[in-house]
Amino acid sequence: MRHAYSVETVRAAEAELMARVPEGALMQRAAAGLAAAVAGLLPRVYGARVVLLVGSGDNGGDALYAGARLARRGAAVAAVLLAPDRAHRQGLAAFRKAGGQVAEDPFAVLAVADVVLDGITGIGGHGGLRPDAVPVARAARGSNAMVVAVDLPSGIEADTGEVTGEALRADATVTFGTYKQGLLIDPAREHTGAVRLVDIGLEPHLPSVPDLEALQHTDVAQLLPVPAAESDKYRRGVVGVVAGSARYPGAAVLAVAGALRGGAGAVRYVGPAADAVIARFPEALVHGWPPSRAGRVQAWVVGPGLGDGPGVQEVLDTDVPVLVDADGLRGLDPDAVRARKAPTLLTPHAGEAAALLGVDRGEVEGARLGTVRALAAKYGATVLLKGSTTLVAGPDERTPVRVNPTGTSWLATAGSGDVLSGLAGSLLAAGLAPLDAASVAAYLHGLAARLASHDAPVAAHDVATAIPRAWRDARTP
Ligand SMILES: NC(=O)C1=CN([C@@H]2O[C@H](COP(=O)(O)OP(=O)(O)OC[C@H]3O[C@@H](n4cnc5c(N)ncnc54)[C@H](OP(=O)(O)O)[C@@H]3O)[C@@H](O)[C@H]2O)[C@@H](O)CC1
Ligand SMILES: [K+]
Repeated sequence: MRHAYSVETVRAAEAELMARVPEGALMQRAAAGLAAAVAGLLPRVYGARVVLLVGSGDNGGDALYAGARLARRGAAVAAVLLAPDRAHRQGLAAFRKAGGQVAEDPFAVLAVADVVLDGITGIGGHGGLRPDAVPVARAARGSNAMVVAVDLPSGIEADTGEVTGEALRADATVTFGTYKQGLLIDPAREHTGAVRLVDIGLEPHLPSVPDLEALQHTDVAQLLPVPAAESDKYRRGVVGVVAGSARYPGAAVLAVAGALRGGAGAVRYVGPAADAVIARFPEALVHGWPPSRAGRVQAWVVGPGLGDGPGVQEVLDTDVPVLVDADGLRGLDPDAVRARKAPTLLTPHAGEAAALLGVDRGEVEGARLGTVRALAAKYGATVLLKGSTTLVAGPDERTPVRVNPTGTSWLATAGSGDVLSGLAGSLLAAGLAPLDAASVAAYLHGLAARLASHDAPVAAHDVATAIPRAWRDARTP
């Protein structure tokens, strides 16, 4: 599991650790890790042209000490001081002593730089880059240099992943001690490039329960349902799908396609697209209306392509886990969901989430973490908010939110959400808890899209077909 923490938690852990080590030791650890990472990105350090963007806080101090280390190894290092009177004093002295130069003309040094270290702001920054930093940041981005963010790209909100103003786009980020939440959540995550974590000894001082977590292959492998020798289809779980309409029969086919590959022992389909479903998937069990007469079902999926058709209330009235997606979410009554005894999982995209909360879509896209938490609280349900960094929150606010690390923009394609809801419903039927079912489904779905796409367009049914490959891939150590 990859863990991320809020700034408040990071600061508390740092304070604890700082009280135990000599003054300045942490910054030295950070700077040493940063300099080593930058050296690893350069063909050679000797003669490389390095530019530091130095703000007024300790983030600039990290950059200056790392710059001093690179200068001692023969790099030509220039520092652009954005607040010359407030630059980290000891860091600047060490930098000068090592042969570093303070740049008179930022644009001249940036034009010929090989690498730029962004030390404008770290976890102490708020509200996007300030006006004086904007032209410098743009010049860095517009040069041929590789941009390496120190701790995090300046201008992003470390806690939420929001980008409220201008922020630097880095090619790589070297972060210290632990991941900050914003590094894993869009839109900020789009600014980080590859993120490398430098150990500064913070780990033992962080709480064991993180604020945000991301599944990794080994976590998924442990959560995937594996049939036992004596399993039959009922023990493996039966998932019911209520989806599709005369207008959108394809949504039903795609939801069933996802469900068939999610680990449940059987898939029942109830709705107007039975002919289309059975034509494509003879292994699906199709039933007439209503869902309550379909036989044994351990979890229901309702909503994809449903249009105005019935089904939502019928499955909410059951006492098994229910996943509500797409059209099923329209006007969904919080009280009806809160009244359920069995778990409910909602899987909105940004537009649906905005409608459920009565806010603008832009507000959801800019503040994804707050949105998923607010929806989970409003409905007393587990909520999977789709997007390039899909988030999953449980109804208990003490449970860490999960962020999916396998997303790809190729997944923004018609029908891909239908596959995801079938897959997640199938995992629910197989017995996974809603948070696990949702986050494992998002993980496999993203991985399947990557495997199927190879950086080329991919259709939703290709994603469904690649789920078994993703499943095997996750289980391969
Ligand atoms: N603590 C530790 O143990 C360790 C910490 N470490 C490092 O310290 C970093 C945190 O340092 P920090 O707390 O000094 O804050 P930091 O991120 O440099 O920025 C705050 C400064 O920027 C300013 N400012 C604010 N917003 C701004 C904006 N939009 N645009 C421009 N300026 C803005 C604000 O000044 P203001 O003008 O608001 O008074 C303030 O002076 C952390 O990310 C890590 O890199 C590592 O060495 C490991 C050990
Ligand atoms: K930074």
